[in-house]
Amino acid sequence: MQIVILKNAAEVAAYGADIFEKQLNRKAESVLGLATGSTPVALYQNLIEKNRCGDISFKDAVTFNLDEYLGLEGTHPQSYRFFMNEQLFNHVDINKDHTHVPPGNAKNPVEACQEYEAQIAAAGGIDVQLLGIGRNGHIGFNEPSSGLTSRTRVKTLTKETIDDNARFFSADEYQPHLSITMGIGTILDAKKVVLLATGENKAEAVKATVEGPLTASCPASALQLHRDAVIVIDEAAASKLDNIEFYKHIEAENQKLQAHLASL
Ligand SMILES: N[C@@H]1[C@@H](O)[C@H](O)[C@@H](COP(=O)(O)O)O[C@@H]1O
Repeated sequence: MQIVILKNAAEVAAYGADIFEKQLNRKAESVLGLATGSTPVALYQNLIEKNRCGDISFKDAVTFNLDEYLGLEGTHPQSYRFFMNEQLFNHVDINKDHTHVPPGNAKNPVEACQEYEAQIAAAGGIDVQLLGIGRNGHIGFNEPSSGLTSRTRVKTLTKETIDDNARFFSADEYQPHLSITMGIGTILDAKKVVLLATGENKAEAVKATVEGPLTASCPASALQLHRDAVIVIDEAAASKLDNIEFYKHIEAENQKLQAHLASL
């Protein structure tokens, strides 16, 4: 894992956005794996700005979102489809027909999961997958105990996740307890994975992801198996790590190596 520790959430968003900028400029028809939650919002704002300035284009890009609430239509304001339209798709030059979010309104959710996997495969697999992380270490909606090789499927949310996400729903509004989510195996198949985490309330989950054992109890720890996983965190989210100085040292050396390679 590459561990990048930055000063604050704004730097984390900018660093993450640069990875997507490089990817799109290297391959216009990139297949991007996208995420919801509050953490990626600032990264999406960076991408909107880069698109507005002409630094990047989504014209030929294809996207797949990690997850969706089961039981919500894409027009529901708390659905992840609605979120993606509002936070990114409506503001960039992407073809909406090329954007995919698991169908929360699927009549047959089991078949819909298989179909989603088939669509990812038909697109050639995901080039870069963006991830946030739950306080319990979940990625997508892969809650603790999720199989480390799992594929897209229906998952039941933990009480902790439901409570954490309750802030987005009004008191009298139905909040789903089920989701469709890419599996951990689906995520690990992406060529590159970028996990963003900011704030002290993610410090415990980041510690378990980076320095804990590989375990289904912390689904994000599965990224230890990935050959190109980048964990981009701010000082607050890094605060419980044992080896902060070492990670900073590695990253400084990594930057030097990249500069050298670029000069060749
Ligand atoms: N399914 C999403 C996750 O993909 C996201 O990582 C998590 C953390 O969200 P936030 O970034 O708001 O802390 O929330 C939800 O549960």
